[in-house]
Amino acid sequence: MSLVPVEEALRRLLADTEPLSAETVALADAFDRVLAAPLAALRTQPPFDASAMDGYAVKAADVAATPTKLKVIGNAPAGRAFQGTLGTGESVRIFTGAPLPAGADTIVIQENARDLGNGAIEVLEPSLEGRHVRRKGLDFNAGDVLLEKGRVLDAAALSLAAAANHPAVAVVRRPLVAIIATGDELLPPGSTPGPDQIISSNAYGVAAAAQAVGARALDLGIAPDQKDAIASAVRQAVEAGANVIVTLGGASVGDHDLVHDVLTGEGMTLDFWKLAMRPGKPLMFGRMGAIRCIGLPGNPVASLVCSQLFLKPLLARLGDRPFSQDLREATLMTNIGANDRRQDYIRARIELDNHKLTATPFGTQDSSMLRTLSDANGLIVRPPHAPEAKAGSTCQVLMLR
Ligand SMILES: Nc1nc2c(c(=O)[nH]1)N[C@H]1C(S)=C(S)[C@@H](COP(=O)(O)OP(=O)(O)OC[C@H]3O[C@@H](n4cnc5c(N)ncnc54)[C@H](O)[C@@H]3O)O[C@H]1N2
Ligand code: MOO
Repeated sequence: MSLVPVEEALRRLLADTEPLSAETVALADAFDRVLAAPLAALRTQPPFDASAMDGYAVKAADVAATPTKLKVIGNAPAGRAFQGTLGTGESVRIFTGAPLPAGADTIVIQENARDLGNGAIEVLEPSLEGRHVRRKGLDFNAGDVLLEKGRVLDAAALSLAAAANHPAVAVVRRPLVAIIATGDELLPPGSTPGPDQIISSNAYGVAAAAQAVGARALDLGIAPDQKDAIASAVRQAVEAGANVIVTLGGASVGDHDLVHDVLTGEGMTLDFWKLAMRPGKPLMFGRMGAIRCIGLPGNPVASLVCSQLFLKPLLARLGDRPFSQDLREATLMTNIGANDRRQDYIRARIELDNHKLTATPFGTQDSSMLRTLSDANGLIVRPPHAPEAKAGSTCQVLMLR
């Protein structure tokens, strides 16, 4: 049986995938969302020439030679401009952020002035024209594009959008992933399992992988190995508006591996099934209209490695979020035998040694072993039919954290 190469599988999975439509969300809910359109300033900032310091607004010509005495004719706190116009020999007490009064052209900081009482000050140091004045539009002008489409809204972007007077922003909808675990042997964490049962773990890691690229995860629980039960969960996913349906387990060739039949029965057109990779060989992908269906293998490590390689890029594309695998070169620390036809993803500990990375694979790589996946911070990538690799040779690693 021919197995689909990993790169081809990813290409087919991403084919014709456009970002989801936009929705408007309040700025307070917009953290880590992706901007759906360029964001232009609705106003100019600062909207007036403003003082950058606490002190006195003066005419530079009046303070060219110091010390000198000036009259204080008014007050200008932030938010309340002085309404008059400064004449020669006059100043206005001013605070950071207040509009520069008409007639003034510089600020003397209060450290360089002495309050003489009775509405007079002595200026101790000269101040050149424009000193400590923030010009109107210093930050941005109305109409300037401040944030590009596709920008992931972080702290600075959110404050900037607010400063530009946007109470809400248009962002790309977050993809919804419905996750359906399958298997008679599974019980949720916290249960008291019978002798033949295990705890269902995959959904938690898969949901986390989805959330890591900005998607929403809907855990539809555990369906027993019965077509009706799986079909009913799939229908629930469709009704919930899932963009992606992920099934866990039941993807292989066993008598209880029903996922393929159920999904096709519910209208999925199969695109590919069974990849040249380890772990993750039974991965299945198809489309049910606009909904993408990914049948992840049941083995826990396979489900998470496939989430990293396929689910994350798909969700990132749907959410218009930048995503790339963190691939690096490292020095292999042990010998590895020649590879077969499946691209291998070997759990390894990647360490920095004298500015270079080293990769030490874990001895046992069974795809049921979550602990080694959790202990690993990278995967050594071995292409199909790679020859034996000796300790000291260079290998490619996919960093996980
Ligand atoms: N004759 C063959 N047998 C198998 C093949 C094959 O090619 N020929 N492929 C093997 C590979 S590779 C994998 S991976 C597994 C995956 O098979 P399924 O996707 O059908 O998964 P299940 O049989 O349902 O479960 C496998 C294993 O994983 C456990 N499991 C399932 N779901 C969960 C979950 N949500 N949380 C935790 N653990 C889960 C399940 O109990 C089994 O132990 O098939 C091989 N067999
Ligand atoms: O995906 Mo299976 O776990 O390749 O062994």
